[in-house]
Amino acid sequence: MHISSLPIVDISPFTGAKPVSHEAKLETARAIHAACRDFGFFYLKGHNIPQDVYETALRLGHEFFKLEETEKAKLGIANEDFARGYQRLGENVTRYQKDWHEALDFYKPIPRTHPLVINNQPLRGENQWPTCPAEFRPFFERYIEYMLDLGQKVMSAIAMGLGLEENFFVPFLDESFWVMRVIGYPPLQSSTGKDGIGVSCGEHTDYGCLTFLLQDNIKGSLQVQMKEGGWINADPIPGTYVVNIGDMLNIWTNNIYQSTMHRVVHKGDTYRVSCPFFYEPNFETLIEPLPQCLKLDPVKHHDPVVYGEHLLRKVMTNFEITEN
Ligand SMILES: O=C(O)CCC(=O)C(=O)O
Ligand SMILES: [Fe+2]
Repeated sequence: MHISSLPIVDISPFTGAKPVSHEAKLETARAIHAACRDFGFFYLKGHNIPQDVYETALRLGHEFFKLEETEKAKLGIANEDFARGYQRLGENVTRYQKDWHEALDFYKPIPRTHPLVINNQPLRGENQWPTCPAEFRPFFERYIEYMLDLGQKVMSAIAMGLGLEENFFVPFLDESFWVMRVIGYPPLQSSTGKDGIGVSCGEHTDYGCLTFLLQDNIKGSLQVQMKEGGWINADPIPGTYVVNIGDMLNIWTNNIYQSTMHRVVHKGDTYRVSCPFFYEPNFETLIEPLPQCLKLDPVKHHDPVVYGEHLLRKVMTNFEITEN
């Protein structure tokens, strides 16, 4: 069977203001289960994020990346924890190849007075916010609240789809160690394959639970690997998010859901901005195959892992630290 596009899931029974029937929720849960099992990727509609909100996120990304390099470099990741802040073109590395993008990365902030920060624990710290555009910080702080709420709702649907109680995942996610990236992609040129430069973002799976991706309205850049091995484009559908599952849901479900390989190959002549929001477990959550998911296949395919440790291992291999 040739599949040319990803399924669309309507999450409105979980996001609407009015109460809906259990049956309506179950219908969404079944659709999400099939999408996670067969693709690991889907389009999400009915998310209730206002249009002006998701459009503003991408616009502010464009405005920031247009600043002078010296301005952007003031937020360099070396100022903080080598994770939070600005990464210039080629600083991010996937599979030993430089990714051809620049980015601003944010994580759940931990106040500087917190013992974990005082004791220099990795990945704990505060974010580096641009002061220009001035609305960047207040806007994205609100955006993060929207996404945390949506993440929790989609996880309720996933819980029901797996035959679990609706709030099953809440204790593992209620202090979500979320990550948000605002990414800028200049078009790939003949530089690909030279000086260790790979593609715009090399093929990878995401590390955590669920990724909610906003992207400019450009076709052909985001590519997703199908179970049969071929690649398809996850072109934007206006008004939807592209959602994919990460490694932690892969472990929880003992491979019933698999985190799917994807990559960005952005050619053409426009500058592309995307904004993935990673809805993740709490830093300390121990993730292991769930008993309910071992009923079909009792062989455990994964060892237990603490989410924050998995994240740290991934982040440490992401950067080629070079002298400025
Ligand atoms: O920019 C995109 O479309 C995807 C980026 C991505 O896969 C990531 O940051 O994990
Ligand atoms: Fe990704």
